[in-house]
Amino acid sequence: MEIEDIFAEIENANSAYRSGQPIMDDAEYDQKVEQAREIAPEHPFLNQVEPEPEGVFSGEKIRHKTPMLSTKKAYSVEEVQAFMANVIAVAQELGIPESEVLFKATPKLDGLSGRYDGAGHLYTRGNGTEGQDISDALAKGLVIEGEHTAMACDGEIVVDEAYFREHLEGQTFAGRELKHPRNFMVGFIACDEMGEHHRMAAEAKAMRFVPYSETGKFLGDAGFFMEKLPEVFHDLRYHCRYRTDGIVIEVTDPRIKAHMGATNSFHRWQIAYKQKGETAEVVVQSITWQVGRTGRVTPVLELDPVNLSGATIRRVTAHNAATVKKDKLGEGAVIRLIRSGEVIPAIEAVIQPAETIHLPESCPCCGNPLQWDGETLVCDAGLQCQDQVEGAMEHFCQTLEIDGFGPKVVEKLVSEGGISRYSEIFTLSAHALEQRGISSGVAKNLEKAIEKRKRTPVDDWRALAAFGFRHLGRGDAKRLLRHTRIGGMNFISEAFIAGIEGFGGITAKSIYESISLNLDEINQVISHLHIIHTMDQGQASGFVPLENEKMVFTGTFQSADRKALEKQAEQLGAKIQSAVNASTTLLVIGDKPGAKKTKAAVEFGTQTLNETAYLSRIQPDE
Ligand SMILES: NC(=O)c1ccc[n+]([C@@H]2O[C@H](COP(=O)([O-])OP(=O)(O)OC[C@H]3O[C@@H](n4cnc5c(N)ncnc54)[C@H](O)[C@@H]3O)[C@@H](O)[C@H]2O)c1
Ligand SMILES: [Zn+2]
Repeated sequence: MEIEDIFAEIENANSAYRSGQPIMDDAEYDQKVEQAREIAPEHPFLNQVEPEPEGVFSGEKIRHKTPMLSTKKAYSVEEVQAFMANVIAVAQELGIPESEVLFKATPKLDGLSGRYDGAGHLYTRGNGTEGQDISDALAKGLVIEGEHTAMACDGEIVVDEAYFREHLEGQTFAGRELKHPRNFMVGFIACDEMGEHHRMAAEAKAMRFVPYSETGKFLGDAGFFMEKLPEVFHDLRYHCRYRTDGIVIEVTDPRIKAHMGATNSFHRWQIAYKQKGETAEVVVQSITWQVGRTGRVTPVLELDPVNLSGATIRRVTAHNAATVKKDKLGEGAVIRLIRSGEVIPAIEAVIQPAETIHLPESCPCCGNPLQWDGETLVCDAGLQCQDQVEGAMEHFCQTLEIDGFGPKVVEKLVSEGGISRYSEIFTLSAHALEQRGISSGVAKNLEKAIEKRKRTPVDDWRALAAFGFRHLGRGDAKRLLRHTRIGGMNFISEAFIAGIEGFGGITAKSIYESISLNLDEINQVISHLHIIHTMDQGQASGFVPLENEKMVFTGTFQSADRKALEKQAEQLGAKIQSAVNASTTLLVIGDKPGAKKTKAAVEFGTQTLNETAYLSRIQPDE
């Protein structure tokens, strides 16, 4: 991989993470960052506060009076010791004796950083220098913890862990299983209209802004911490009401702090201490082979249950059949598991191999003989293999953000309901769903989710990636759709794809074959969707119909939610305002418009358009 590709991957993961939709786990992310740091320590991404991406929060941008920084990380006691030694050296330069140098340790809350101004305003960290106004979260029910609501302070926006465990963990929102409270919190802060689950959490006072001064703490000198670090670590983290990913240690003396200062990304007087992971040795009971949506057959080791950093682990993936063969995994093998924080456990080492190993010869789902593809066994029965159909359907709904189509629902629809094509999903009414064995309450919600998908604009690359073709994930779908419209798939050739930077000959062939085989289905699916075309956006096509417009939308609209229309307008070059003022250039008027806005438009002589006129204005001439 080229260095820029590595950073593109990291930046992409960072944006996803800060939008509340992470695409990799933290340990994997941290590992990639540390690897990148070895190759290119001077890279700008590594020397800044990891930014929140544009478009997640809608509040106004503000410049922070003092920067809000990230933390430098230490993964071992030695690194903490080196940090303290450095602080003490600075103290001595300043004439402060070592015995007077105190450190404070607090739990490192794993949420969203925020800054409160002591007067009702709350801001995000943003890129460290500029944040966004999220004060409306307080009106939504975000509680400020502690007595000091009249004081300016930095803190973390978090969800009460007990509430999260009981009411939210593992539920599906926006097509994704909710695994981390942070993702729920980002949704809560970012939404314009609260969902039922947001409202309930707010009512239970589970959504909180916790000033760092309000958490538990330990105070002591370097000697104390060097002796007690493991206990301090354990105590702060396990007695905290919120999820944590380490502890933060800082020197308390303001003179030392001022002298040490900060880099672009962290304060030199502070360090975060994290642990890499807890390990345990465990015996393998058996192997289950699971068939995924692409036909890959993955071995999952069933284990004697073991407790690892607070969770009971019963299974772990062994990646592929070649690993099973090479590492001799099977009944009776002893392996060492590792799990850091809340991350999925992984095999760290094989302590004792199994006496015999067994690889399946036929598909555990459909019985088709298995083939080797590199290190993996695959079932090539495609849509004849039920597990593959179910996996593909789930992936389709998840990628298109159609809520509620989890494994259980999909299994019913495929095995009992006879659904085998993606496009059939869009034709399902609540009644039709009930006839296929779905309970009436669930069916109603599914119908709503389907209708919402049809009504709300969706990026073309999301629609294409939903098909789950090999070599055509989200990034590559986007790359392809910069050069063609999704409705024009009938006309592309293998050579056309190969001519696009980033696709080689083999990839082009594979993509071309998948697309030609599924042309009908692709066209069927997009006929149900309201597509936003990548080609129409910004520089790619040069078509920026709303460049320099300062726009306001008012009322309700037929073609899509107001929010979606605003987002689309932004992508087409407009700046969206919340009220009409002298600078506004365009007001789009839907049903039941706001009287204040229309009146202001008359006053300022602002141009107005109704929905139809507006839609034709943004249509590219073809
Ligand atoms: N999974 C992913 O794809 C992905 C992507 C990006 C980042 N991440 C995670 O985020 C980390 C980096 O993010 P970051 O820079 O926002 O955070 P960080 O882990 O470097 O920590 C800095 C932040 O900790 C917070 N904090 C919590 N408790 C604190 C306390 N008691 N005192 C002071 N500050 C406290 C502050 O908000 C501060 O901004 C990575 O190490 C990674 O684990 C994951
Ligand atoms: Zn099969």
